[in-house]
Amino acid sequence: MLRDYSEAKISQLGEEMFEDDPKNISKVAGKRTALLMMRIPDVHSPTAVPKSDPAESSVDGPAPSVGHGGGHRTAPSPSAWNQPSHGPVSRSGVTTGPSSWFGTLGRMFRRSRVAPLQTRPPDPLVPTPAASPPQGTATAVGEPSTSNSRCGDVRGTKTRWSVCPWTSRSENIATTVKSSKSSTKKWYRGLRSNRVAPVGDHSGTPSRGLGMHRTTGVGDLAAFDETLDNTLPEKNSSQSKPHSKTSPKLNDEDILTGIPTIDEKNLRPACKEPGRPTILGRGQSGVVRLMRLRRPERGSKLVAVKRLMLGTCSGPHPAMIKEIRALQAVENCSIFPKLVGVITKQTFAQEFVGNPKSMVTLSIFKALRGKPPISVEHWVLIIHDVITGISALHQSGWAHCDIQSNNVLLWKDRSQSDPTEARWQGRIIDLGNAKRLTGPDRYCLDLTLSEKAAYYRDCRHIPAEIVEGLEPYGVRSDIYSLGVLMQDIARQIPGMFELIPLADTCTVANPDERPTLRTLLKELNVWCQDHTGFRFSPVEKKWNVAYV
Ligand SMILES: Nc1ncnc2c1ncn2[C@@H]1O[C@H](COP(=O)(O)OP(=O)(O)OP(=O)(O)O)[C@@H](O)[C@H]1O
Repeated sequence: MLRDYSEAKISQLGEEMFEDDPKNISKVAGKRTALLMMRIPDVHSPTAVPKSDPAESSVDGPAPSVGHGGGHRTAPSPSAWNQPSHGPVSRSGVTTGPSSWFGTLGRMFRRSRVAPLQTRPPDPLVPTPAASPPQGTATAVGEPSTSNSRCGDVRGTKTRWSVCPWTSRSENIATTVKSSKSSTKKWYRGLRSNRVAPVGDHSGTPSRGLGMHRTTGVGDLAAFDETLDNTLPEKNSSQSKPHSKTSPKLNDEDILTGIPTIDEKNLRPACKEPGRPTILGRGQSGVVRLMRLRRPERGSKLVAVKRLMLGTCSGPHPAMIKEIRALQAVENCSIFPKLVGVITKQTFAQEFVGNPKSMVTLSIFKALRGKPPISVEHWVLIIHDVITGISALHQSGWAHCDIQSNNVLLWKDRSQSDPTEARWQGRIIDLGNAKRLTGPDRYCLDLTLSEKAAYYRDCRHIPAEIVEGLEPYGVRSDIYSLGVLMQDIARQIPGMFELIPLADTCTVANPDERPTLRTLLKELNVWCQDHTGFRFSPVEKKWNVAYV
């Protein structure tokens, strides 16, 4: 229970700030989840394609985003997207079209930073460049071949900047491309790039990433999907996720039994402004859009529609079926968004977690970076929610396998008469990597050395025993991930520093020494009483949360 009114005021203030801040859109952080998909002998997904990374895919303008330490790149600022594009530029930086004085300066600047080519041994993570240029890729004037350009990021007809991954991470090379379809984007770029894709609020800005923003009008879902598909880069076999190599033959009727369906005629994109559909986020497996579902006699409601981009499939996509099954397994647990229904073979709708007025979602990742201010008590309750949700998932026979700050969304129930009564609540999303605790999902990863290195670098939430292939994903790896999440919160929220030791118990190297979720919840309760003066029990009653 909120102890004083000022706390509630602060919370309310935070809510208002959250609503007003156009930057508070759904993020998607990226490289880490991609790694989860690597070399996993999953039995699903016939073909796969990684998500397009808008942060690197179509940045028009003179300023490249420079990769540092693992290629963690920052999405360009909206002003950069609006920069006029320059003429085609060859690999060596020679402008072959109309140039400008700052283009020349830019080249000088870039040249000064470019490391000599092949000064390093090739990164084993990086596939050898294709012997022939990608289909449709034009050679820049003055260039012998684009296959030598080594950094072909071929989308659109404008000059693209991309980081050359197998020379220097800070080495940026301009390439000229003339095909809008072919792509030499490698799967590893998804691993190294920042997944943050603040598309929703930039839907009106020109040429960026998937081009969702260029969608004009509000058509039906099929037309919308078609538009999306046309703006996506073509699938590249080298981008396939390892787990997609085998695909079971599934009977459509069997797998869809018990799954509600939605007639796409009842769906309309939810737009903040006319003609600008809202994109909630993008992940490794697909795009999530905000749509309005018309319900006969009950008005409409907002739903988050996830469309998988994992290649074509004759029937419902196995990856979608699996995610839906995991969602169904926890349909009685309020910590997970409810499944609303299946729309197409690769598209399904789930409950929207966010602010229905501003159409904005807030993840822990975002909340830890400033706004809105959330009190210690509410943070403890959010952690409580996450523990409760994971516990419910485990009891249903599933492990989440990707618990991290991007996959916990925060929301407030604004429907209550007294807004000060509302509290921030945590909702766990993205069951796309969930695995059953028994059966064929119980296998150990088999990673190469460089893949392991990438895991250690980019997937802090994955414990070493999983990376080393000593244990399969399961209850204890989820507890480790939860510990990392708690560490992140405790380190960044003033007043929660003393929670770090408890979080640390979850991340000990020996999985057997990690606490159970029940123990963790009790310890959290004790900590909460010591540091904030309240226990869960009254809160539990007030907000109807329960021990597990
Ligand atoms: N139910 C929801 N309500 C609101 N936003 C959502 C919802 N589900 C997903 N999102 C937004 O869409 C983004 C991508 O969703 P999700 O993580 O499920 O995709 P993914 O392709 O499985 O991602 P990943 O690469 O992590 O596997 C999320 O980070 C979140 O911002």
